Amino acid sequence: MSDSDRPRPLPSLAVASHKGDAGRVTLLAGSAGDGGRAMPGSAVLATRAALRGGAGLVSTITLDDRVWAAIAAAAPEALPVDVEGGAGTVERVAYELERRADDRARAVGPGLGRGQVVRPLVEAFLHGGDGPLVVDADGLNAFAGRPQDLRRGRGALVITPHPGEAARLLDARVGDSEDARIDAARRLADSTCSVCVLKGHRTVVVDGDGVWINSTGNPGLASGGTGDVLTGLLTAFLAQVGEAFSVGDAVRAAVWVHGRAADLAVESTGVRALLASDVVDRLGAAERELDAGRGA
Ligand SMILES: NC(=O)C1=CN([C@@H]2O[C@H](COP(=O)(O)OP(=O)(O)OC[C@H]3O[C@@H](n4cnc5c(N)ncnc54)[C@H](OP(=O)(O)O)[C@@H]3O)[C@@H](O)[C@H]2O)[C@@H](O)CC1
Ligand SMILES: Nc1ncnc2c1ncn2[C@@H]1O[C@H](COP(=O)(O)OP(=O)(O)O)[C@@H](O)[C@H]1O
Repeated sequence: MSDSDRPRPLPSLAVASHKGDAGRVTLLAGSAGDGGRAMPGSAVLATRAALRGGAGLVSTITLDDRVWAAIAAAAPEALPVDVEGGAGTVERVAYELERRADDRARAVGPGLGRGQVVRPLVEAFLHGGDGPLVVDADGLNAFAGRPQDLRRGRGALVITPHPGEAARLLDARVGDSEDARIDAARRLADSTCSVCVLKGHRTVVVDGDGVWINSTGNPGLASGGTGDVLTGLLTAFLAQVGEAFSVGDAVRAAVWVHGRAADLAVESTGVRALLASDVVDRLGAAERELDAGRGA
């Protein structure tokens, strides 16, 4: 695949679809419930992006009342699932995952902080289901220097490090050149048996099909929260994986749409003023452009 390739569009929904057909997804973001700093914004942005990505039902597990309240206020279409933090958090989260056996995709990581509980929380997601799973941000930091521990027994894994997170995983700086970025993404994809999305200008995606370089996006994306948007969108697209739409297809589509939404947004905001929320608001328009590829 060359870097100018536009990703394959998502399958269209049948006219008689119901919300179950569009896919149920579960996210864990915003706090690890360990008394650390809560980051409600990361959970709100990921949740709103998953909704804009077309997931039929978005459940966001929250381990802090402030995160629950922020989602309830900012994303009334979502289902925030209040789970008590503190001792026993991991078991309670594992129980919530077990109850959601019909999830089509899941994500864990944004805004969880650097506490000790983060790694077992991610492990509950790694081993608690067989649908595609996205691990991002602090979910990756919890495996610093040990990327191989992210391997799953069953179910596809997608990891979405920015270069700082990739460097922590690999315990080695990631160079700025395209070759160095491709090499780092390849090493991470190999050691974790995942599809690796190495973010930044010209995001690199490595999967079994090879290397794909994204052509959309602009420096306005270099601002807080835009990675959380990608995580939510990607999870929603992974819920659409089927016979004619692979995990790699979903990843490339999400990365392309995310960047394209930012390109559309800066037409009115300008690059400097771009906010992650503006990207969420343009996801629909960018998805329509991708859909145009199948004449939808
Ligand atoms: N609204 C919210 O709630 C938000 C919540 N958020 C949550 O905050 C948590 C911390 O996440 P974070 O990404 O801000 O911090 P961190 O992981 O320390 O990474 C920065 C380090 O990496 C390095 N680095 C090198 N290259 C880089 C690159 N291209 N892009 C980025 N970084 C690059 C960089 O090195 P530098 O170049 O600055 O020396 C620096 O040392 C996490 O849970 C996240 O989900 C955020 O999403 C924001 C909005
Ligand atoms: N200069 C750039 N050009 C294109 N895309 C960019 C640029 N800088 C950042 N991005 C994109 O913005 C997002 C930033 O994600 P991340 O670093 O995880 O931010 P955050 O942690 O604040 O959410 C990624 O999707 C990345 O590819």
